[in-house]
Amino acid sequence: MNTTNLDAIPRDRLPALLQAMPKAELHIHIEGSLEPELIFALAKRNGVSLPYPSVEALRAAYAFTDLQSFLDIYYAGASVLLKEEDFFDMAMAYFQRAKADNVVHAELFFDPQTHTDRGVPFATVIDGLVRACETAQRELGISALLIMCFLRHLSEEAAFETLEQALPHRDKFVGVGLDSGERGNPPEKFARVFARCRELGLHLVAHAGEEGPAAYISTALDVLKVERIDHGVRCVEDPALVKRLAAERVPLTVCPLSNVKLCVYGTMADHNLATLLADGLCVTVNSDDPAYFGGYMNQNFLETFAALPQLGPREAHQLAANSFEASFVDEARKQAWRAELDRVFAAV
Ligand code: HPA
Ligand SMILES: [Zn+2]
Repeated sequence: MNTTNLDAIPRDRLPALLQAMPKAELHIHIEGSLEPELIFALAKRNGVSLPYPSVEALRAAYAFTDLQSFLDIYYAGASVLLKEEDFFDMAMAYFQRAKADNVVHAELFFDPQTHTDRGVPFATVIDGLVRACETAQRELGISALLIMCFLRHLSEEAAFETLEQALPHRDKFVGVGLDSGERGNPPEKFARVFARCRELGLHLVAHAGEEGPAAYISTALDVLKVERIDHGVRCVEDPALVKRLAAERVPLTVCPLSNVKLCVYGTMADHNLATLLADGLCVTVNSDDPAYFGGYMNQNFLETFAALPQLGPREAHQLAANSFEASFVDEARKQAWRAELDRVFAAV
């Protein structure tokens, strides 16, 4: 579209535009979409006992002080997932919410070790998720890809074992990522397993620079050779790195509500998303663990734009376009989404 028109769009149209614009979500841990109501329903269905007496008591425990305080509850919540149907139901609930937010494409992280370490077979996890992805495409028109994450607080040997279990299912996921506690678990701890995944032709991403230092972003790029950085907001501590990220258009999958909930920033007004975008980085907006952090995609967009006055219609368009640019799909599909994005903006 003629992007000069973007500045003519009145600011009061912004909330409606943010909601209506098509967008891709590239940083969503599917286990982080488990709402307390579904946790309790699955606990009942599977005869799992929970350390919380009610949905309200569980929700009240969602007062996090840092990443680890969240991860402790997140892994406890995932303990209700036992059967293929559970993984299917969890992912379908996410896709329904994503549809309401005009998400046209989602790349879902899943944490197999969280489940296989409890005795749930790898096939149970991935087959439930794949069936949900196929159903989302067929019934909701949302395309979806799966990215398998290694838990970085565990060993590289454990990651290799997980990769071994995943190989018979190689065609069911498009990439690998690195998540869980970042501090003290630098990307280079997983150099060999990422090199192997690269040989296998998998896409590579990693969480870096959420709680960990900017140096972890550099080693994720240089040692692991990742294509996208998940979070990455602490890049600002290294100005040369910021220049590099902009020059190479390395996507950052930023999660604003997550960052505030996990105290990476005191308030949304302190967030650096607008600055990074103005510096020319390929910033995207994502929900991370929406059931735990106070909102899905549109809530992230709405709260971020409400708190940061530098963000207007031009930036909304750029963020949606960036999400398509950063996705792991072919150019033709990106082109079609961009055309739809332009149609929505032209109709304002
Ligand atoms: O935000 C996160 N950071 C790291 N690991 C995670 N696992 C789920 N969510 C997260
Ligand atoms: Zn994450």
